[in-house]
Amino acid sequence: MIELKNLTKSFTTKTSKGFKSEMTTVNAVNQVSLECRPGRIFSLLGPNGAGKTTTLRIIAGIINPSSGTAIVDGIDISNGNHEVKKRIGFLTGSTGLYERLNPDETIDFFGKLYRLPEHQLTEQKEYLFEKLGINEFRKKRVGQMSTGMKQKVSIARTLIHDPEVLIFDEPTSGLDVITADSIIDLIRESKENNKTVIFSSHIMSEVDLLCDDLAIISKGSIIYNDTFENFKKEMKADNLTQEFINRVKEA
Ligand SMILES: Nc1ncnc2c1ncn2[C@@H]1O[C@H](COP(=O)(O)OP(=O)(O)OP(=O)(O)O)[C@@H](O)[C@H]1O
Repeated sequence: MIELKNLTKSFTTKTSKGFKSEMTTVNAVNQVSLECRPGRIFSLLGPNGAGKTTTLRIIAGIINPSSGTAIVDGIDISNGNHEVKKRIGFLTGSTGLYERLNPDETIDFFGKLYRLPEHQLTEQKEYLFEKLGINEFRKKRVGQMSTGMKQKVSIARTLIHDPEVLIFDEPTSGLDVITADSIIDLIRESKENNKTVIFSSHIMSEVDLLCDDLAIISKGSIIYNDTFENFKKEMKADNLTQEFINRVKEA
């Protein structure tokens, strides 16, 4: 379960104007409240720069909110970031892999970091390698792998400790449809295993395949938050992408 209440995150940056510089404050996330429940897939949909990654990074305990609360799997992230990290799997574009290791060595390394017992590590690794089609390149060095192969290994790394809460930041970004499909399949299976899943996207077709609950975020604020079923029922445009565009423009 993930519960966010009035979450706000401001960033202050220095901008140059001619010879002068001034400080500008942006509310990347503004009073965001939402709830993601176990056994359901929550999509956080929004255009570029809307605040999706910032929201997910707060949930994952990577950055602290300026105000508001985030409770993840029963733990207030402001009190126990470390505890939360064991219970979540966070996939982002910058999920790190070591170029010199192969997938086998990579997953063993991260499994040991989580102090997984040997048999549990082997069982979960074999399950993920099979599901994601990693077996055929499990001995190839990460440095010699394609973007899609690396993304698969990053996902295996994210899920090796079988976390209760899965946070995916644009999980299929840059992947071909076949690779994307195996990842979508794995996300669906996590839902069936009663995990709490939140993923960000700006691709409506992906949301259509996975989503149970939907929030649309624009300029840091939530402009829609309901079940995907209700979103489709209330739709005025003749397709989902156009409905998303209209809602963002009208907000
Ligand atoms: N570390 C930072 N310092 C300053 N501004 C930041 C920082 N991180 C994010 N921002 C700003 O916060 C806003 C939201 O960014 P965020 O990355 O959360 O958007 P996003 O919805 O994930 O976008 P995209 O779809 O392009 O990845 C943007 O205006 C961005 O420039």
